[in-house]
Amino acid sequence: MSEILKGLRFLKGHGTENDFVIVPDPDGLLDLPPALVARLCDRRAGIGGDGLLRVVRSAAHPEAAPMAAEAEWFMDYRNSDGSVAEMCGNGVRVFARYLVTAGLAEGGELAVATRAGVRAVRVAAEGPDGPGEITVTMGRAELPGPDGIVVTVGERQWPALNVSMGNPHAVVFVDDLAHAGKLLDPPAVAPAAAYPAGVNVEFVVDRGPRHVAMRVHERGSGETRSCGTGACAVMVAAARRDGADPARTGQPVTYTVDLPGGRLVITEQVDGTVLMTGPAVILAEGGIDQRWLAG
Ligand SMILES: N[C@@H](CCC[C@H](N)C(=O)O)C(=O)O
Repeated sequence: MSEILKGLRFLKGHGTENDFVIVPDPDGLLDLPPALVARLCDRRAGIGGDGLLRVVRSAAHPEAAPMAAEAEWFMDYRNSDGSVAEMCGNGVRVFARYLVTAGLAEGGELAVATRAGVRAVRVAAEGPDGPGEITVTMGRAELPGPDGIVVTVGERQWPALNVSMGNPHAVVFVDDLAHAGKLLDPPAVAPAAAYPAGVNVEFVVDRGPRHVAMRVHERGSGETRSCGTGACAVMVAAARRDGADPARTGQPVTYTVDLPGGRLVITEQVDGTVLMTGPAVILAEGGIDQRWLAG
Protein backbone atom coordinates (compact mmCIF):
# COMPACT_ATOMS: atom_id res chain seq x y z
CA MET A 1 0.00 0.00 0.00
CA SER A 2 1.35 3.45 -0.89
CA GLU A 3 2.30 5.96 1.80
CA ILE A 4 -0.57 8.11 0.55
CA LEU A 5 -3.23 5.45 1.05
CA LYS A 6 -1.89 4.68 4.53
CA GLY A 7 -2.45 8.33 5.50
CA LEU A 8 -5.60 10.23 6.42
CA ARG A 9 -8.71 9.53 4.32
CA PHE A 10 -10.76 12.53 3.20
CA LEU A 11 -13.54 13.57 0.87
CA LYS A 12 -14.27 16.92 -0.72
CA GLY A 13 -17.71 18.45 -0.92
CA HIS A 14 -19.52 21.74 -1.30
CA GLY A 15 -22.90 23.37 -0.79
CA THR A 16 -23.52 26.37 -3.06
CA GLU A 17 -19.72 26.50 -3.44
CA ASN A 18 -19.03 26.77 0.28
CA ASP A 19 -16.46 23.97 0.20
CA PHE A 20 -15.27 21.54 2.82
CA VAL A 21 -12.67 18.89 3.51
CA ILE A 22 -14.61 15.99 5.04
CA VAL A 23 -12.67 13.76 7.43
CA PRO A 24 -14.41 10.55 8.51
CA ASP A 25 -13.38 9.70 12.07
CA PRO A 26 -16.26 7.55 13.36
CA ASP A 27 -14.59 6.57 16.61
CA GLY A 28 -13.11 9.99 17.38
CA LEU A 29 -9.51 8.77 17.26
CA LEU A 30 -7.93 11.57 15.22
CA ASP A 31 -6.03 14.49 16.64
CA LEU A 32 -6.87 17.51 14.45
CA PRO A 33 -5.13 20.52 16.01
CA PRO A 34 -5.93 23.94 14.49
CA ALA A 35 -2.61 24.11 12.60
CA LEU A 36 -3.35 20.81 10.81
CA VAL A 37 -6.89 21.93 9.94
CA ALA A 38 -5.45 25.16 8.47
CA ARG A 39 -2.91 23.15 6.43
CA LEU A 40 -5.62 20.83 5.09
CA CYS A 41 -7.82 23.83 4.14
CA ASP A 42 -4.94 25.66 2.44
CA ARG A 43 -5.84 26.07 -1.25
CA ARG A 44 -2.30 25.83 -2.54
CA ALA A 45 -0.34 23.56 -0.21
CA GLY A 46 -3.28 21.51 1.09
CA ILE A 47 -6.60 20.06 -0.14
CA GLY A 48 -8.36 23.42 0.08
CA GLY A 49 -11.63 24.38 1.70
CA ASP A 50 -13.58 27.06 3.51
CA GLY A 51 -13.79 24.67 6.42
CA LEU A 52 -13.45 21.08 7.61
CA LEU A 53 -16.17 18.65 8.65
CA ARG A 54 -15.01 15.85 10.92
CA VAL A 55 -17.57 13.02 10.97
CA VAL A 56 -17.63 11.52 14.46
CA ARG A 57 -20.14 9.29 16.27
CA SER A 58 -21.78 11.54 18.87
CA ALA A 59 -21.12 8.93 21.54
CA ALA A 60 -17.38 9.15 20.77
CA HIS A 61 -17.09 12.93 21.20
CA PRO A 62 -17.24 14.60 24.63
CA GLU A 63 -19.13 17.67 23.33
CA ALA A 64 -21.71 15.53 21.53
CA ALA A 65 -22.22 12.55 23.85
CA PRO A 66 -25.29 14.17 25.54
CA MET A 67 -26.93 14.33 22.05
CA ALA A 68 -26.12 10.71 21.13
CA ALA A 69 -29.63 9.40 21.84
CA GLU A 70 -31.09 11.91 19.36
CA ALA A 71 -28.37 12.02 16.70
CA GLU A 72 -25.89 9.25 15.95
CA TRP A 73 -23.44 11.56 14.13
CA PHE A 74 -21.73 14.77 15.25
CA MET A 75 -20.53 17.44 12.82
CA ASP A 76 -17.25 18.66 14.32
CA TYR A 77 -16.97 21.84 12.22
CA ARG A 78 -13.79 23.93 11.91
CA ASN A 79 -13.17 27.13 9.97
CA SER A 80 -10.27 27.20 7.50
CA ASP A 81 -8.01 28.93 10.03
CA GLY A 82 -8.56 25.98 12.38
CA SER A 83 -10.96 27.77 14.72
CA VAL A 84 -14.06 26.01 16.01
CA ALA A 85 -17.55 27.31 15.16
CA GLU A 86 -20.89 26.40 16.65
CA MET A 87 -22.69 25.73 13.40
CA CYS A 88 -22.34 25.65 9.63
CA GLY A 89 -25.50 25.60 7.52
CA ASN A 90 -23.96 24.57 4.20
CA GLY A 91 -21.73 22.18 6.10
CA VAL A 92 -24.64 20.32 7.67
CA ARG A 93 -26.19 19.67 4.25
CA VAL A 94 -22.85 18.39 2.92
CA PHE A 95 -22.42 16.32 6.10
CA ALA A 96 -25.86 14.73 5.57
CA ARG A 97 -25.05 14.04 1.92
CA TYR A 98 -21.86 12.29 3.04
CA LEU A 99 -23.71 10.15 5.61
CA VAL A 100 -26.21 8.97 3.00
CA THR A 101 -23.60 8.47 0.24
CA ALA A 102 -21.40 6.46 2.60
CA GLY A 103 -24.32 4.31 3.73
CA LEU A 104 -24.09 5.60 7.30
CA ALA A 105 -27.67 6.95 7.19
CA GLU A 106 -30.79 6.36 5.15
CA GLY A 107 -32.09 9.18 2.95
CA GLY A 108 -35.24 10.95 4.10
CA GLU A 109 -35.24 12.25 7.67
CA LEU A 110 -32.12 12.20 9.81
CA ALA A 111 -30.65 14.13 12.71
CA VAL A 112 -27.18 15.67 12.99
CA ALA A 113 -25.60 16.80 16.25
CA THR A 114 -23.79 20.15 16.10
CA ARG A 115 -22.33 22.46 18.73
CA ALA A 116 -25.51 24.55 18.34
CA GLY A 117 -27.69 21.50 19.10
CA VAL A 118 -29.37 18.72 17.12
CA ARG A 119 -30.52 19.71 13.62
CA ALA A 120 -33.25 17.79 11.75
CA VAL A 121 -32.36 17.18 8.10
CA ARG A 122 -34.50 16.00 5.20
CA VAL A 123 -32.63 14.54 2.23
CA ALA A 124 -34.91 14.48 -0.82
CA ALA A 125 -34.85 11.38 -3.01
CA GLU A 126 -32.70 11.41 -6.13
CA GLY A 127 -34.64 12.49 -9.23
CA PRO A 128 -33.95 12.50 -12.98
CA ASP A 129 -31.94 15.73 -12.58
CA GLY A 130 -29.60 14.27 -9.95
CA PRO A 131 -29.55 14.26 -6.17
CA GLY A 132 -32.41 16.03 -4.45
CA GLU A 133 -32.01 19.14 -2.36
CA ILE A 134 -31.54 19.02 1.39
CA THR A 135 -33.62 20.90 3.94
CA VAL A 136 -32.31 21.62 7.43
CA THR A 137 -34.30 22.84 10.42
CA MET A 138 -31.85 25.46 11.60
CA GLY A 139 -33.48 26.42 14.91
CA ARG A 140 -34.73 29.87 15.86
CA ALA A 141 -32.92 33.06 15.02
CA GLU A 142 -32.13 35.24 18.01
CA LEU A 143 -31.80 39.02 17.75
CA PRO A 144 -29.93 39.87 20.95
CA GLY A 145 -29.03 43.47 20.07
CA PRO A 146 -27.61 45.85 21.06
CA ASP A 147 -28.88 48.71 18.87
CA GLY A 148 -26.20 50.87 17.34
CA ILE A 149 -23.92 48.22 15.81
CA VAL A 150 -21.96 49.72 12.91
CA VAL A 151 -20.02 47.95 10.15
CA THR A 152 -17.30 49.91 8.35
CA VAL A 153 -15.55 49.11 5.06
CA GLY A 154 -13.19 51.83 3.87
CA GLU A 155 -15.09 55.14 3.84
CA ARG A 156 -18.53 53.50 4.07
CA GLN A 157 -20.51 52.70 7.21
CA TRP A 158 -23.82 50.89 7.72
CA PRO A 159 -26.02 50.05 10.72
CA ALA A 160 -26.05 46.30 11.38
CA LEU A 161 -28.48 43.86 12.95
CA ASN A 162 -27.05 41.24 15.31
CA VAL A 163 -28.57 37.85 14.44
CA SER A 164 -27.54 34.58 16.06
CA MET A 165 -28.16 31.30 14.27
CA GLY A 166 -26.16 29.52 16.97
CA ASN A 167 -23.19 31.40 15.52
CA PRO A 168 -22.93 35.21 15.34
CA HIS A 169 -23.87 37.41 12.37
CA ALA A 170 -23.92 41.14 11.62
CA VAL A 171 -26.33 41.82 8.74
CA VAL A 172 -26.12 45.09 6.78
CA PHE A 173 -28.32 46.28 3.92
CA VAL A 174 -26.36 48.07 1.21
CA ASP A 175 -27.19 49.78 -2.09
CA ASP A 176 -24.65 47.76 -4.07
CA LEU A 177 -22.77 44.57 -3.15
CA ALA A 178 -19.64 46.09 -4.70
CA HIS A 179 -19.64 48.65 -1.86
CA ALA A 180 -18.31 45.89 0.41
CA GLY A 181 -15.06 46.10 -1.59
CA LYS A 182 -12.69 43.18 -1.97
CA LEU A 183 -13.31 41.88 1.57
CA LEU A 184 -9.72 40.73 1.90
CA ASP A 185 -9.79 41.72 5.58
CA PRO A 186 -12.57 41.34 8.14
CA PRO A 187 -14.88 44.38 8.08
CA ALA A 188 -14.64 46.56 11.20
CA VAL A 189 -17.61 45.95 13.51
CA ALA A 190 -18.31 48.22 16.49
CA PRO A 191 -18.83 47.97 19.37
CA ALA A 192 -16.47 45.00 19.58
CA ALA A 193 -18.21 43.97 22.81
CA ALA A 194 -21.29 42.97 20.75
CA TYR A 195 -19.27 40.06 19.35
CA PRO A 196 -16.75 38.86 21.93
CA ALA A 197 -15.98 35.72 19.88
CA GLY A 198 -15.85 37.42 16.45
CA VAL A 199 -18.55 37.66 13.81
CA ASN A 200 -19.65 36.71 10.31
CA VAL A 201 -20.65 39.82 8.32
CA GLU A 202 -23.33 39.74 5.59
CA PHE A 203 -23.90 42.48 2.97
CA VAL A 204 -27.38 42.37 1.43
CA VAL A 205 -29.18 43.96 -1.53
CA ASP A 206 -32.76 43.56 -2.69
CA ARG A 207 -33.46 41.65 -5.89
CA GLY A 208 -37.28 41.71 -5.78
CA PRO A 209 -40.17 40.91 -3.45
CA ARG A 210 -38.86 38.48 -0.80
CA HIS A 211 -35.74 37.99 -2.87
CA VAL A 212 -32.30 39.23 -1.81
CA ALA A 213 -28.66 38.72 -2.76
CA MET A 214 -25.72 38.75 -0.38
CA ARG A 215 -21.99 38.51 0.08
CA VAL A 216 -20.39 37.30 3.28
CA HIS A 217 -17.12 37.65 5.14
CA GLU A 218 -16.89 34.60 7.38
CA ARG A 219 -15.21 34.57 10.75
CA GLY A 220 -12.20 32.28 10.48
CA SER A 221 -12.44 31.79 6.70
CA GLY A 222 -12.59 35.17 4.89
CA GLU A 223 -14.98 35.89 2.03
CA THR A 224 -16.69 32.69 0.92
CA ARG A 225 -19.09 32.03 -1.96
CA SER A 226 -21.90 31.04 0.40
CA CYS A 227 -22.87 30.80 4.06
CA GLY A 228 -25.98 28.88 5.12
CA THR A 229 -26.29 30.32 8.60
CA GLY A 230 -25.60 33.74 7.07
CA ALA A 231 -28.43 33.28 4.57
CA CYS A 232 -30.79 32.38 7.45
CA ALA A 233 -29.66 35.45 9.41
CA VAL A 234 -30.19 37.62 6.31
CA MET A 235 -33.66 36.18 5.72
CA VAL A 236 -34.79 37.00 9.25
CA ALA A 237 -33.23 40.48 9.12
CA ALA A 238 -34.95 41.17 5.77
CA ALA A 239 -38.28 39.87 7.05
CA ARG A 240 -38.20 42.12 10.12
CA ARG A 241 -37.18 45.10 7.98
CA ASP A 242 -40.12 44.30 5.66
CA GLY A 243 -42.52 44.06 8.61
CA ALA A 244 -42.93 40.27 8.33
CA ASP A 245 -42.92 38.22 11.52
CA PRO A 246 -44.53 34.76 11.34
CA ALA A 247 -44.98 34.60 15.12
CA ARG A 248 -47.18 37.73 14.90
CA THR A 249 -49.03 37.07 11.65
CA GLY A 250 -49.42 33.31 11.92
CA GLN A 251 -48.06 32.97 8.35
CA PRO A 252 -44.69 31.43 7.42
CA VAL A 253 -42.45 33.67 5.33
CA THR A 254 -40.08 32.51 2.57
CA TYR A 255 -37.20 34.43 0.97
CA THR A 256 -34.95 33.44 -1.91
CA VAL A 257 -31.33 34.26 -1.05
CA ASP A 258 -28.82 34.45 -3.91
CA LEU A 259 -25.15 34.04 -3.08
CA PRO A 260 -22.10 34.12 -5.35
CA GLY A 261 -22.07 30.29 -5.28
CA GLY A 262 -25.77 29.57 -5.75
CA ARG A 263 -29.24 29.95 -4.31
CA LEU A 264 -30.76 29.02 -0.95
CA VAL A 265 -34.44 29.14 -0.04
CA ILE A 266 -35.12 30.12 3.55
CA THR A 267 -38.44 29.93 5.40
CA GLU A 268 -39.23 31.22 8.86
CA GLN A 269 -42.07 29.16 10.31
CA VAL A 270 -44.81 30.26 12.68
CA ASP A 271 -42.98 28.71 15.66
CA GLY A 272 -39.89 30.76 14.74
CA THR A 273 -37.81 27.87 13.44
CA VAL A 274 -35.94 28.55 10.22
CA LEU A 275 -35.78 26.04 7.34
CA MET A 276 -32.91 26.20 4.85
CA THR A 277 -33.10 24.33 1.52
CA GLY A 278 -30.25 23.94 -0.94
CA PRO A 279 -27.93 21.55 -2.75
CA ALA A 280 -25.03 19.52 -1.40
CA VAL A 281 -22.39 17.73 -3.44
CA ILE A 282 -19.66 15.20 -2.64
CA LEU A 283 -17.18 15.32 -5.52
CA ALA A 284 -13.98 13.51 -4.57
CA GLU A 285 -12.40 11.07 -2.19
CA GLY A 286 -8.74 10.43 -1.49
CA GLY A 287 -5.89 9.91 0.90
CA ILE A 288 -3.23 12.20 2.33
CA ASP A 289 0.42 11.21 2.41
CA GLN A 290 1.55 10.33 5.92
CA ARG A 291 4.84 12.15 5.31
CA TRP A 292 2.93 15.37 4.47
CA LEU A 293 0.87 14.93 7.63
CA ALA A 294 4.02 14.57 9.69
CA GLY A 295 5.59 17.66 8.05
N1 LIG B 1 -20.13 28.65 6.12
C1 LIG B 1 -20.91 28.33 7.25
C2 LIG B 1 -20.60 29.04 8.52
C3 LIG B 1 -19.28 28.55 9.08
C4 LIG B 1 -18.97 29.08 10.46
C5 LIG B 1 -18.66 30.53 10.46
N2 LIG B 1 -17.51 30.89 9.70
C6 LIG B 1 -18.45 30.94 11.94
O1 LIG B 1 -17.29 31.05 12.40
O2 LIG B 1 -19.46 31.14 12.62
C7 LIG B 1 -22.38 28.23 6.95
O3 LIG B 1 -22.70 27.77 5.83
O4 LIG B 1 -23.21 28.49 7.81
